[in-house]
Amino acid sequence: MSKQKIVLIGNGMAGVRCIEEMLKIQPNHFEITIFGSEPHPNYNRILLSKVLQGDTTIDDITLNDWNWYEENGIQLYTGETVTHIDTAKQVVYSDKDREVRYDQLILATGSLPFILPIPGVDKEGVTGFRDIQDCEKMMEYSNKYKKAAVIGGGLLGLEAARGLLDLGMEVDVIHLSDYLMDRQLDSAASKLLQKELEGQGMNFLLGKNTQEVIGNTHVEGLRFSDGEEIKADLVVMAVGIKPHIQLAIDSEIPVNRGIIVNDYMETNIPNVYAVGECAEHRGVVYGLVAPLYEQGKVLAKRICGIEGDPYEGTVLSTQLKVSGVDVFSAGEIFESEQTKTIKSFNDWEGTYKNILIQDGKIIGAVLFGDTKEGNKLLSFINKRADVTEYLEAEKGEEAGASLVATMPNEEIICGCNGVTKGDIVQAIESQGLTSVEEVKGCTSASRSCGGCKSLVADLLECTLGDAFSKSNQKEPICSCTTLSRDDVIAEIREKNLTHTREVMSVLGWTTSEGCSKCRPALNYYLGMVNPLEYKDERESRYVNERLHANIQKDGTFSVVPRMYGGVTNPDQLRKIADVADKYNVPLLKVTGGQRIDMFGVKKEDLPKVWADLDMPSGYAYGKTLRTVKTCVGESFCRFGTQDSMSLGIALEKKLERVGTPHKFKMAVSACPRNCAESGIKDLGVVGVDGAWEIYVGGNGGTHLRAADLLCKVKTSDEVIEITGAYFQYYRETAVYLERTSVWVERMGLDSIRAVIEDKQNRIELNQRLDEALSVLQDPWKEALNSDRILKDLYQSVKVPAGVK
Ligand SMILES: Cc1cc2nc3c(=O)[nH]c(=O)nc-3n(C[C@H](O)[C@H](O)[C@H](O)COP(=O)(O)OP(=O)(O)OC[C@H]3O[C@@H](n4cnc5c(N)ncnc54)[C@H](O)[C@@H]3O)c2cc1C
Ligand SMILES: NC(=O)c1ccc[n+]([C@@H]2O[C@H](COP(=O)([O-])OP(=O)(O)OC[C@H]3O[C@@H](n4cnc5c(N)ncnc54)[C@H](O)[C@@H]3O)[C@@H](O)[C@H]2O)c1
Ligand code: SF4
Ligand code: FES
Repeated sequence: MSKQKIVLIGNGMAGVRCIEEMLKIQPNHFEITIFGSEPHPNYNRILLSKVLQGDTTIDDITLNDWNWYEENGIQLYTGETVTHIDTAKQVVYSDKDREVRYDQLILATGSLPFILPIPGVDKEGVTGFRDIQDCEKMMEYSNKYKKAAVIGGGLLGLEAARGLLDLGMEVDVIHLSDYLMDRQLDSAASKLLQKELEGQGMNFLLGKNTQEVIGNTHVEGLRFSDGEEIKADLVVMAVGIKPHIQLAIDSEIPVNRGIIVNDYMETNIPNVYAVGECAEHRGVVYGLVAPLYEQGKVLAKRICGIEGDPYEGTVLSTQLKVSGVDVFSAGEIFESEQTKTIKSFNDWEGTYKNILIQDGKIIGAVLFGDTKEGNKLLSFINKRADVTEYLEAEKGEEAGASLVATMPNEEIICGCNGVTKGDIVQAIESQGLTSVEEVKGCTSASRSCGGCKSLVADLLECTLGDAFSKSNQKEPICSCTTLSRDDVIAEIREKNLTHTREVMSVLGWTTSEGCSKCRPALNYYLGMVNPLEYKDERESRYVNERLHANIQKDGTFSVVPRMYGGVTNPDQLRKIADVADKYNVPLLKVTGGQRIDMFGVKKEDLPKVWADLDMPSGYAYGKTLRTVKTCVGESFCRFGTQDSMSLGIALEKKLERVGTPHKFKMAVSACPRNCAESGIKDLGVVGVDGAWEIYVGGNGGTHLRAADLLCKVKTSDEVIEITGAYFQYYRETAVYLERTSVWVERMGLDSIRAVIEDKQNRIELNQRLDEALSVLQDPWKEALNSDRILKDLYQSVKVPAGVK
């Protein structure tokens, strides 16, 4: 029997999910062609917010890579747009003059960002936030410009604003209403959200109507209807979306706001269907993936000729993806004369809950600050549960039962993918799954926004009991492989692999070159496993590490020489001052790690600056020990009983240069007043009466974490020995790019302590560390001594005679 010809227009989340569902039902039944205007394979659009916020990379958000299309015999045309459909002849035509005949046609053309129809929107520097190109544009602008304005304080606008702040821009959010996320939150939650985001650095202009984008060819600012103006170098429009339906209109497929479909996603043209944001079902056009995936499932069954339930619409729930802010909303959110509420507000903890009830049934909910209950409430809303059922469930939790344990099997765990507790438990039990990644592979739970990952982990724990270990979760190191960090390291050791390319080829990477996530990680793992023989692959490193200086937004570099323990002397200061004068360094800044940062150095001047300074590199750019901050201690301070500076200097001299999974910061304070801030460092030492306390896993950055007490010892030698062992244990067991604050939580402080407490372990860890340290030299000196490095990286810089 000849295969049915399926054409999908739109290589996005909804359409491709529908194809996946079809392939699950009838794997060898179709000849599939997919057209996508974007030049990429299908990717997770939702995670663009996380890319902008620096939590993931574009390489890592691919949902189905090129191989997937090939393996499933799908003909994919990317960067190609369908321009016309002849529904009588059943043929589609593309902008590359291609004609493809279909038996069944799926339209999944998604949406376009809504661009306000005001003067000046065509100026350079105005963008929507919809695809990879928009995301890259914003990242590029953040390198050149300072001020961003985001129009629209909805989900998209706030996620974009958070990303732009993370990229170092100043951000104004302009919103039409007086309340942020006015479509998803009540006024109380909205005000709490505003306060929280203001604390993160966002500036809000509420109740503002933008009238014009001002500037010449490039945007310079915005003018509002009240006459006020603000400055902006980048304007992001996030005021909603409009279904992408021009193709349907041109091809005479009936539309209203979207392409009109019935409960089986059929248009009224034979063999033509629509799913996703371009479709209008019972008068509703959806803009979140959960309903689109439900639609895809219904349509897949229809095309496969299987009797299935109709699509009857979806109760929407949303969650904002901004770190440090938990907001959830579902169903009806506005109170009326017919509604009653269960409301609670905890000012101290910053939590708010408002559950809306009508005729004794739960119809909507808004949560702020603590959203753990979100999915449970969504299930109650979906089935219009009686409020007494909710109150009973709450009592169970108060009695100590875990949230997932008390959930009924039909409760949704993953809202995006419609996966219930029962589905996941069944998959865990029948297929022996032990990790969140495996559950994701089998059930799709956590495959979209990732907001349900912790619930999936809880469910694994509750189903497997002691057999489940949170610290043993296997995540592939990137989308080029299914192997986890542990698998890869075990294979490197067992097969004696020595190059990144060799690892990729022997371990069956799906890409021959790897990606920006796995290349630096493999380079680190190979060096860690075999420090004496491995030759560091410079090209696998991030740009700052390749050039041994931090690139700045204007393309110049910053140079930070080492100042052990934050201690300096007139000779060093004189040299820095002379170099700053000679190379016109525009800014000298004392860093938080107690040394001096020279900003604005041109790339070609870097080697000359290093030569003139003749000081070791401070590795301010590296995944390695950065600084050991010290307090003045017993030398001068009247409270100090120990020599914090000498200990800090000794630690810095011992550990400098060797690579770690992520940057590593230390501090030594000579008394509990803690002037060197030892409590927020990767490893911090605090002097107490006749002893030193060692704290670990602290972090003073975005995710603030107080360090935990690892142990208390008597002498500085013991501190050095324990620190060496701890440092090496982190090197050997952490995932590349995992800060110690995350590592400590993943491994568990007790298990780390058990390793470090063992004397033999400490000796062996320090021996392996010493081995790794033995082959390292100062990278600035190394560059100055190599004509090839100077030529390749710094464009044949002439270094003054006599400095090599
Ligand atoms: C930054 C961001 C964050 C988001 N976060 C969330 C979230 O947390 N949770 C959530 O549920 N939703 C979120 N969304 C919304 C979610 O991404 C969309 O609902 C979903 O991607 C829509 O899927 P779709 O397949 O209908 O459309 P799309 O994913 O837009 O795919 C449509 C594709 O069709 C292509 N196309 C259009 N016309 C043609 C043509 N004529 N020929 C060929 N190709 C064509 C387009 O180029 C596009 O690639 C977010 C969206 C964005 C932009
Ligand atoms: N976390 C998530 O679930 C998430 C994240 C990002 C995007 N999305 C989806 O992407 C789509 C687009 O998101 P969105 O936030 O643009 O849409 P939206 O419709 O949810 O919000 C747009 C906001 O812009 C405001 N607005 C309208 N006109 C304005 C004007 N002239 N000036 C200032 N503000 C104005 C509206 O009041 C509204 O709150 C939606 O479907 C959304 O659900 C979801
Ligand atoms: S931490 Fe204690 S010893 Fe060190 S400077 Fe502060 S007060 Fe003095
Ligand atoms: S809730 Fe979004 S992936 Fe599960």
